[in-house]
Amino acid sequence: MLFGTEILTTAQMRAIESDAMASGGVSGVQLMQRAGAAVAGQIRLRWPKPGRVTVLCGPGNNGGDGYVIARLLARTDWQVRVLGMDNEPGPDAAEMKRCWQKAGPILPLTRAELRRNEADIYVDAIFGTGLTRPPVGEIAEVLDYLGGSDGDDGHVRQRLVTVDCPSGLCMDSGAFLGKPRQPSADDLHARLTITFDSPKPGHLLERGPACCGELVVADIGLHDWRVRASGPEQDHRTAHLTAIWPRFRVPDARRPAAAQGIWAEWLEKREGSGGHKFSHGHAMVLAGPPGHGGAARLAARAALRVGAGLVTICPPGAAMIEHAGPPDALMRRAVDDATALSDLLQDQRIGALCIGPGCGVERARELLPPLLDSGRACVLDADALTALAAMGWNGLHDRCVLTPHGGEFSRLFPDLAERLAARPDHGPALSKLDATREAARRSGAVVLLKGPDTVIAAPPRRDKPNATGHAVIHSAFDIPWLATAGAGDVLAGIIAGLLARGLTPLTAASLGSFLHGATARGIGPGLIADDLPDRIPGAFLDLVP
Ligand SMILES: NC(=O)C1=CN([C@@H]2O[C@H](COP(=O)(O)OP(=O)(O)OC[C@H]3O[C@@H](n4cnc5c(N)ncnc54)[C@H](OP(=O)(O)O)[C@@H]3O)[C@@H](O)[C@H]2O)[C@H](O)CC1
Ligand SMILES: [K+]
Repeated sequence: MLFGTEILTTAQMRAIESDAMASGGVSGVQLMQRAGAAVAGQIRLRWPKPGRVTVLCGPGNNGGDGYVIARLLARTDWQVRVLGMDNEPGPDAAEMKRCWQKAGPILPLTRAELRRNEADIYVDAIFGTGLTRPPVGEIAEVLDYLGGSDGDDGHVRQRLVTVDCPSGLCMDSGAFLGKPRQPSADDLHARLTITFDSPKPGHLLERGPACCGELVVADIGLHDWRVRASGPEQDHRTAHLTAIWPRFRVPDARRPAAAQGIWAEWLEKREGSGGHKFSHGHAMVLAGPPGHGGAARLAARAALRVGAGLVTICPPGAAMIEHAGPPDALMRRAVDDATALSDLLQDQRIGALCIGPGCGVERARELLPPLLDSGRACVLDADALTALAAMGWNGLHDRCVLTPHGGEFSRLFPDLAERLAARPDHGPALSKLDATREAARRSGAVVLLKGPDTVIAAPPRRDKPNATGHAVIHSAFDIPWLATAGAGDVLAGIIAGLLARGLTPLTAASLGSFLHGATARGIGPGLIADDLPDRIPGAFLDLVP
């Protein structure tokens, strides 16, 4: 499965870079020149009239990129000031530093020097993938100034271009090293970030999306080595990570494939399964006691809309009356207790279940054992997750999809949640991606941890228990209006519907998350959860290549 854009951890990026250089096909200096040229090109594209630029160069190769940028901008009539460090960087950056010194001086990288002359653009080339610890001393002061904590009302932010990432941001987690995980007024916010080859998890997680500004992914010619690194013999090194994020610019060749991949996967199931409604799957949504039916109905309606052939809502008999209204396509069947559910599940045509939305914790606790025993594909959401936290992992399997929000995740995996909330003091910091993957490994189920940076992780394959499972990040950072009551119930229903259609749990959860977001994008602010299911067909149509 690959839809969306591949993302690489910093370790994978470094490995691919070393492979490329070891092959003799490209040198470190060439890569640095291409990286610097990509950034200079983006600056000239956005600011066609040359002005004043201050380039801040750190101690390593990120700084090396900065010296290339300075040289290229100076050649095109920009007034360039370079602030750098008095150190001897690695050979590639050292060469680029020497090249710059033929064109201009290097002033000390201090806040006093930075403030001395105002610029139209500031280029942050201080730290990139090599950040290992929180910035301190003079560099921390420079970064604080760029972040706007100097009482300058954030004026620098609109003019800040960052190379690879805002310095101080851990590119594997999206957390700022040494700072609390919560947003802070002095976080470094860029207008534009240019990264190389592929996005990294930190661009999509936690503070990354807000602080990177617009993200451009520049091609620096590593494609062949990236592809080779994802071959089967390299499984241990590439952890199969995909991003679904409509906002970043990836090299054009990789974009259409993303949309087509999603559509093709949906259509393949539809066409491959024949014309009968049962061949498009039967999903069941277990509803709760009287007065709590709305959440389950939202889920059921969404399951119908994603193309499940049949959907049955199953409240206890006492609550049946409140499910009498539309949609008429929905079937109703009372399920009073665990025995009734076991009996019903004798029908092998029921392909997937959704339990949790409005179900009630006690009822979920009663119904979970027969549901899990049946081995059916299922979505466990809301009350079912609370029930699960008390029951443990027994019975979970790799056809289960758990869809916790942050609070439910901390009830299920308190130690992971605690580590995730802690201030990171070294890089790479534990990321939401790491935590979700670990949760999938422990539970043996697919885990979808909701948020503006939703992470979906599959457990390791049975034949490779020590390998890392595939994971997907779906960025919904641009649709804050999706955080509304009932939206999670719709998502659970979408995933159940896709599971009933026969999609694998990871694909159903990833595609479900994408469709949910795409539908919300099409509605806009003011959205309520009731709007979502009926707008799903429009989101599907947008996927048609
Ligand atoms: N992706 C690519 O193919 C290319 C990337 N390029 C650019 O290179 C950087 C990564 O360069 P690297 O030299 O590995 O790392 P940095 O420049 O980010 O950091 C430099 C060194 O700084 C030290 N360090 C780490 N944290 C701190 C800190 N808090 N304070 C002071 N110093 C710190 C660390 O060295 P230590 O030995 O001291 O730990 C770093 O090594 C990448 O981001 C791209 O911009 C290439 O130019 C092109 C190809
Ligand atoms: K940087």
